[in-house]
Amino acid sequence: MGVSGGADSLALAIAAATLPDPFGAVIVDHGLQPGSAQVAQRAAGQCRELGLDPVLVYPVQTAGDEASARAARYEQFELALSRTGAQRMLLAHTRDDQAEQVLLGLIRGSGTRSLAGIPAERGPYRRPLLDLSRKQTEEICQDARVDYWEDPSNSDTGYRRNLIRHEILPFLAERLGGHLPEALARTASLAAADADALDQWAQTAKEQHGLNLRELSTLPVAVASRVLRLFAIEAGAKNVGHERTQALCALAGIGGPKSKSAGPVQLDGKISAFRRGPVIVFTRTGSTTDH
Ligand SMILES: Nc1ncnc2c1ncn2[C@@H]1O[C@H](COP(=O)(O)OP(=O)(O)OP(=O)(O)O)[C@@H](O)[C@H]1O
Repeated sequence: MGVSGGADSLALAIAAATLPDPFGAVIVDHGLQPGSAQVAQRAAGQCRELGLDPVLVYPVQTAGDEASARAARYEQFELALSRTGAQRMLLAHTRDDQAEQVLLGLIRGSGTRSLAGIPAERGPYRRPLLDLSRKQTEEICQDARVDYWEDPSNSDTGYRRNLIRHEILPFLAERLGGHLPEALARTASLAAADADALDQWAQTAKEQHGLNLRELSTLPVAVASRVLRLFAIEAGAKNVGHERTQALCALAGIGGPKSKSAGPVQLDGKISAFRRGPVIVFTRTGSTTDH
């Protein structure tokens, strides 16, 4: 499991230590704050005391921002999986993390996949604490007399997530009452079910219809646009977000009239899309992939 030394991951370590299966821990030291090596060693000591084995501490060098720290962390998780031969990596995201993720998605104007938030299962990652609140994880640590670390960057409201965590969610909860994290987490699980169904439908439609525009135009826009995106990614395109998917839809005449121009729509990864008669064609510099 991934342990940061915070209440959430130590609560998960406490729970895992009671299970018959052996669990190991990996602690990534991002080196972002002075004293981070001591924080990592302290968490490692706590994991060993709980009986986790092996306990690995991986120091990494990052560019200093949240995104590169995250990328480095997941790289180390992959390394730990391959070195130990473990099949799964448990992470201790809570319902509060989920609520923040959904609100961040709403602020960006995201669709269902993004509103689905943090997945409980994806690849080797499992997140068994998504139904617990952060406060409950703190109580588990207190009951077990395990001191947890409070990340000082977590109270820096300069980060968008922390602004949501420390100001916006408490403000909304106080003004609107109700159970806001629970409500947002429910939105995530409803959106996840819808997004899974649409992705499945798009996969089937891709196999059935290919890139035939006449057939694609008979599908709901939510499905046809996913089919285009799947083909673009298959052709090697990267970062096919909302704006690029919209451009592909205009090229294909999905959800509106066909664009006057037959292309190219340029995509990251040196991929261009063209409309050629009844189909869309993706080309990479120097080669052509017709579908
Ligand atoms: N430095 C770390 N070393 C090992 N595991 C970590 C570390 N930081 C976070 N984790 C794992 O990830 C979980 C979520 O941590 P946190 O909420 O800080 O990450 P996040 O940035 O919100 O999520 P994401 O995984 O999407 O980056 C923790 O409960 C823990 O299991």
